[in-house]
Amino acid sequence: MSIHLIYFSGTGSTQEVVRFIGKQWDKPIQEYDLSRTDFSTHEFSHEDLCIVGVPSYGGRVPSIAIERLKLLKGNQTPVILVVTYGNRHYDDTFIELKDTLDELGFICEGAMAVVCEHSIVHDYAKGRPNQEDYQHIQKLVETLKNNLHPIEVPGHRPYKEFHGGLKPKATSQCTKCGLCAKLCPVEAIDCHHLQVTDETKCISCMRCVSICPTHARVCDLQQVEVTRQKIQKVCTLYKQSELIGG
Ligand SMILES: Cc1cc2nc3c(=O)[nH]c(=O)nc-3n(C[C@H](O)[C@H](O)[C@H](O)COP(=O)(O)O)c2cc1C
Repeated sequence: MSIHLIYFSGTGSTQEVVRFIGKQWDKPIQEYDLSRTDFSTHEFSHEDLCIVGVPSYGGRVPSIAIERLKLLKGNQTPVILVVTYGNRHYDDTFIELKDTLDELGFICEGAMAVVCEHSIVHDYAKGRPNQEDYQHIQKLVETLKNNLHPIEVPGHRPYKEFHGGLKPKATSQCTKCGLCAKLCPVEAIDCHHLQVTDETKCISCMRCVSICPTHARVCDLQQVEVTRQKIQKVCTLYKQSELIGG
């Protein structure tokens, strides 16, 4: 049996968490990065185990992740869902992800919600998952490994609406190195006009903000502050990563 890690990760938390979870099986691992623009088709057998990880964006699966997941085909392939979120809530992310994978021939046999530092409002869940979280996640994975079976997951249909988030802009610190254009999951930054972000393409994943070597891509600070205040109450309550469904 091989473990197949399939993930979308704007700023790296989901990738790190999914890799940690995958390692707990001690089996050969293959990775498929849904944030790559050259993501292509793959087919899996019922003997494979897939671990699909996404961050929650507005309580939904990032739309580009859904689009690229549709290039996959399962054959009664067991799948574990991993949703990372910034300590607010995951709302309909699990049900949207499961509905999508069901359609593609996968069988959802486990699910886990993992609290990670909020990739827009970094004060929330700062530094998480930390060492303590990883010890907890390791225990959750042990439970999951011994108990894989078809599950239902929480959420509502129709899914919560998400109309997009903050769009980062370039500042005068930009050295025109082009890394942001190269790594943008949706080609929203033109490599010949690095100062300009195509806001119709940008999915607010914060990849460009997190990877810029000179910290030249930033969100409007006032808008971040508005978001921070809007979700403050729910985000400052301590939450633990958890197994989902039954
Ligand atoms: C556009 C956007 C929307 C987000 N929406 C939510 C949300 O609805 N609930 C929540 O708890 N966290 C939310 N977050 C925080 C991310 O889900 C969280 O930081 C996640 O771990 C980021 O994963 P990544 O590092 O793999 O991109 C959002 C982040 C972004 C960029």
